[in-house]
Amino acid sequence: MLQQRLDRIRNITPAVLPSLLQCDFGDLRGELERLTKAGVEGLHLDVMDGHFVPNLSYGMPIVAGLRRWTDMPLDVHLMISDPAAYIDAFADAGADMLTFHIEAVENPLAIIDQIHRHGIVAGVAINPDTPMDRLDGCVEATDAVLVMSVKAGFGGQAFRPEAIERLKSLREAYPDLLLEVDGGIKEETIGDCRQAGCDLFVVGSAIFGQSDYQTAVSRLRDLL
Ligand SMILES: O=C(CO)[C@H](O)[C@H](O)COP(=O)(O)O
Repeated sequence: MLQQRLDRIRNITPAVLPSLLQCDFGDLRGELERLTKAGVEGLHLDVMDGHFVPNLSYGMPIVAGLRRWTDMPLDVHLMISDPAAYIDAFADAGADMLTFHIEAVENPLAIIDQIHRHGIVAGVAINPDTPMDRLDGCVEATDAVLVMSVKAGFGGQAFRPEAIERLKSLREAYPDLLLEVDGGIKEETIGDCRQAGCDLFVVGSAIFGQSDYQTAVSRLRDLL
């Protein structure tokens, strides 16, 4: 199952993943239909607990609800203080990829193992101010690294250009690692991230701030 999910995600790369943080939660089905029509091939779901980050978003019921209406890969970004306590529940809800923050855990290898036991793709996220050596010893065990190009917590922040060097150095050291970037990704920044070797591009405002998702998504994809 893990290999199938990993292959499926690899097969859609390079991919624009809309971040469901700034969407219309009063019309989630409509948003899903509009994104599907726009040619989106995967969704990024931002889970925030009001503790690891000073913002609250949503949890398992939204993941499970989306799972009922789409078979697109669901990439769940856990911006929460205690990922180990919720991984089993997000697996049951239908996540295909579960990404936790390196800053939130003491034993990343145990969390990666917990995710893999569910046959789910594992990702490790790192905030811009966290030294890269915090990832030492776990990159070999994980399937993906999510390089945050803003401090996790809110949409609509400015892209932090140091993310480019982080992507490049990870790509050079780990040619097969899935690389994802999140924060401030738009027409002006997506091309540089692709050139740095990134595979998955999380996009909030540059899709949900636009009236026509199809045009927004295809302009971003043209730059990949
Ligand atoms: O994880 C996130 C914030 O923590 C969001 O995915 C991200 O900020 C996307 O929004 P935008 O593209 O507007 O920056």
